[in-house]
Amino acid sequence: MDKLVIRGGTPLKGQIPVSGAKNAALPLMAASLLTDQPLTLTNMPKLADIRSMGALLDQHGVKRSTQDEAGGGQTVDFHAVTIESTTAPYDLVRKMRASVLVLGPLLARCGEATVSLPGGCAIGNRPVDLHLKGLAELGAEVALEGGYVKAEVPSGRLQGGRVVFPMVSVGATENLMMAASLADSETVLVNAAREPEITDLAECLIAMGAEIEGHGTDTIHIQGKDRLGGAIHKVVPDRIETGTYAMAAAITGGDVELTGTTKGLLDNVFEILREAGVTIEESDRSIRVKAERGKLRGVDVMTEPFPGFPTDLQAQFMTLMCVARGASMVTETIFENRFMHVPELSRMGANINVHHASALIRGTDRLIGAPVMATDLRASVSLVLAGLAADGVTEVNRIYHLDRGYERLVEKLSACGADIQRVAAEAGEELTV
Ligand SMILES: CC(=O)N[C@H]1[C@@H](OP(=O)(O)OP(=O)(O)OC[C@H]2O[C@@H](n3ccc(=O)[nH]c3=O)[C@H](O)[C@@H]2O)O[C@H](CO)[C@@H](O)[C@@H]1O
Ligand SMILES: C=C(OP(=O)(O)O)C(=O)O
Repeated sequence: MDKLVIRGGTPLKGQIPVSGAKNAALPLMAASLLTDQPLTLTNMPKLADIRSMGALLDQHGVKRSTQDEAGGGQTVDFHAVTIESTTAPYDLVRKMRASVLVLGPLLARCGEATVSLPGGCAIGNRPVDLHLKGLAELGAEVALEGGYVKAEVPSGRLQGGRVVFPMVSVGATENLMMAASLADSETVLVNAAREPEITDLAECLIAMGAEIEGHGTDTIHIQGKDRLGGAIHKVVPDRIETGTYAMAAAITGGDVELTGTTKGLLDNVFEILREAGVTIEESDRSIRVKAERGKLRGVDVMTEPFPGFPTDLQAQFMTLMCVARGASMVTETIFENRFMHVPELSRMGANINVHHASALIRGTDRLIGAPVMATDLRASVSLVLAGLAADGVTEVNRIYHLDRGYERLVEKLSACGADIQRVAAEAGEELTV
């Protein structure tokens, strides 16, 4: 298994291009199942999760062709002329939870779908009950058999309805929005998620001929259509990658310009970073992030659905707080097990106490390099940030998690002066830390 070897202490300086958002690209790919016309997605990130979703769509019968783009991303054409299989098998679904997003589109287009339950994952239990309940409210009959969701529409077509989500779910909002786009009559989603990735999906569906209003607010109205057509759509920039590199610049006392990203995606996060002593200048072209080592201040944060502080930046922010002056409290409200970076950060000299859903961090002057291991995507990148700031050498193991969500991570950080290398397991074994 590959690992990253980081010699910390160098302030990051330079430009980092931000890729298209994984969490927007995955539902957009699932939307290709809604039409027999081609859907072209540009600014697609090159990531393991995108390949996993591609493999799932392949077996549903979606034809794909890919061209590289100048900036490093890719343009992918998806064409689902006929749906060859309405089953999403366990072997493909278990690799990535977002696979469950094929359920709504398959059911809406074919009147039936059999999708493996994704199972729990490192950050929490993550049930899909809200997806299933919402689809049932649109007329689907849903049963669980042998680890699979078996759903069908007895009348042949989903009926519009009013779906009130008891809690905010990004994935359930996306599944329902796609399904409702082909339903008979109007659907209203109440207490819907407001994430920019929802807005991006809604805009793509509208370009495909869907009638949607209210996306970006907590009430979305969808007027179902008999059919949707093709479209060309550019994937929104990755706000989590943007925030991650902003914090990488801050923790190293660097000065980095983030390009290819958009103003306004991270208002809440930037407000908190400014409070912590980070300088952020947003222009129409780019976002510049500067900080001075030793000048960061502790700030409390609680994760919340958008526009609140994103859970996907919680681990990175906690790492930043490890080297801030004073204490800070980080509270995780979205996932029940998203503090797995804590013991690893502690191995690097961080002072963190966890009590239920809150972590109390007392800032220290410096972190010290160590071999570390993480069990999910954002925990892994938080350890990379710690390694960039630490004295000495940090080895980050199990980096396949990073390949799920960070395109060309080593290349992007190295271009800003970071001493970071990806080492194949055998070669790495002789490195001593
Ligand atoms: C591919 C993708 O976009 N992933 C993101 C998406 O995940 P995902 O769409 O899975 O996250 P949700 O917004 O659905 O989950 C939010 C909370 O609701 C719970 N829940 C969700 C659905 C359900 O049917 N029942 C239920 O109880 C979850 O366990 C969790 O506690 O949003 C999360 C919250 O911003 C992010 O961390 C993930 O990076
Ligand atoms: C939790 C994440 O992704 P997923 O929902 O695909 O597991 C993430 O992107 O941080």
